[in-house]
Amino acid sequence: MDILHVSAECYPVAKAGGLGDVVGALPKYMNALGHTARVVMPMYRTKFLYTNDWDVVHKGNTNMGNWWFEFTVIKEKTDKLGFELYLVDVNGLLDREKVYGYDDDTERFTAFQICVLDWLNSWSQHPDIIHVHDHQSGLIPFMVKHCLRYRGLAHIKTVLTIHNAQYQGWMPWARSILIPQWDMWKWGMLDWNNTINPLASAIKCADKVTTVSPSYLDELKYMSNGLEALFEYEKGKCVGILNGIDDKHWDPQVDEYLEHHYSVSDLEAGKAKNKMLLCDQFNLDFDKPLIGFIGRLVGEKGADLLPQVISDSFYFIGRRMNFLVLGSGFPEVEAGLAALKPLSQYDYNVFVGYNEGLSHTMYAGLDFLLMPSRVEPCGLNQMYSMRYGTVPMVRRTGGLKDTVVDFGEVNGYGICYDQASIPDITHAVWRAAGLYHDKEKMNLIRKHMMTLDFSWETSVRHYIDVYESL
Ligand SMILES: Nc1ncnc2c1ncn2[C@@H]1O[C@H](COP(=O)(O)OP(=O)(O)O[C@H]2O[C@H](CO)[C@@H](O)[C@H](O)[C@H]2O)[C@@H](O)[C@H]1O
Repeated sequence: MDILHVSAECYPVAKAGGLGDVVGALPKYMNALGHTARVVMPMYRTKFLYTNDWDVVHKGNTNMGNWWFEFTVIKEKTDKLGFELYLVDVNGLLDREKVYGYDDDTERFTAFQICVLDWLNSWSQHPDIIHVHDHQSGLIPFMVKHCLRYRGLAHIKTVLTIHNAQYQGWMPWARSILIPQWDMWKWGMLDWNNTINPLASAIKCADKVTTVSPSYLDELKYMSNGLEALFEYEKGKCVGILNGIDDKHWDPQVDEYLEHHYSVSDLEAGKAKNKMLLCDQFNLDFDKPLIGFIGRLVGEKGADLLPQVISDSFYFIGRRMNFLVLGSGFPEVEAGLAALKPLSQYDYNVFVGYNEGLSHTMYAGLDFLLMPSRVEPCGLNQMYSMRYGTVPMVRRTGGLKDTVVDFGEVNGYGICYDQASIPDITHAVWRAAGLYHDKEKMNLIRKHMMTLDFSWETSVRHYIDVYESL
């Protein structure tokens, strides 16, 4: 099979969250099975761009509404990522430092999708599947089916993977002029609640829709930021496939970000060395359990609850544990976490920002990883933490429910709770503090987790089944 992934992120080229991790790994594992999977994404101004060599493979002229522009497609010369990587350059529009967060993101990602399809128009042999990810490439299934200038691509099957249905890329109908000329009577395939909704459009137009865990697919039918009825209606073509992790990259024995490597056989000593690094850097107490949080500081992740959970834990449970938070997001959450810093008694710290290296040291050095998510389509952090012998403390939702079993259950290994509420999370902190002091149990759990299989090998076969069904 010949598959073209279209995505806004791909690790290590550009990553803002879990989408980057998945698109950076999945194609590699598809190729290992003998398929040809490629990735095309916007050309941002990232380190990867400047430190690698590129060939120009296409130059084109196109238009978005009444704006005519030139674009270039470049390819990384060596295929070092395990797949062919293509970047679309639109001068001044895509070549920015960040992936998202600009006022003209609608124009940026619409232009990107137009360029991808214009470029595909020039291919002599088309891919079997165009696999789009989230709303930033969500107009493509509509465009290949209904835009006049892409008629030659209409036979290509399209698959949408939803990594996060909270963000849908809404654009007012006044912007419909951005989309290349299309059959007007198909307007309903773009619309949801009187707005152009690229994610809803992709759900309607793609031949298959996947979500990144089976439980998330169930949840979307009653909680999907306005798309509940659509998920119910389209359920026949939807399938939940649990993400894997790139266990060659996320491996505490070889992780390039770790100063101290370790495996199942020396995990206690290895984790202790990494914990010591964190405790030195962040003024924490090595003898107490270290509970961490890594991620976007937004409501979806339950990050707004963290300041109160931390204060309540110290107040009700006692200063029996450390907390270390890494993340950035809502200013009020960042401020709430920063406000706790002066109150630390060598048991709390926060790093506001994005730091890939620190996140790896945390997966290795933490004792527990807290994930009080309100919504978690799959969640990669809990799988990374388990691979590094760190006990996840998760709310039972979406992919967290599918991957973590409470240590109180048969063969369990994590700490689970039902509500993203301060009492439930604080209770989980209390359980973690207790578990930490049962050294024997703690080590058994760590060993068990490190041998669990969350690799892509299994998940990737489910994707191939989806393609083959088309
Ligand atoms: N401040 C920071 N510094 C360093 N690293 C940071 C960081 N903040 C986050 N990260 C990293 O970003 C990734 C986050 O992955 P998630 O799956 O938790 O989140 P996200 O919500 O972005 O992804 C969405 O897509 C993925 C992929 O499908 C789903 O798993 C998920 O549920 C869904 O919400 C991890 O690799 C994590 O270590």
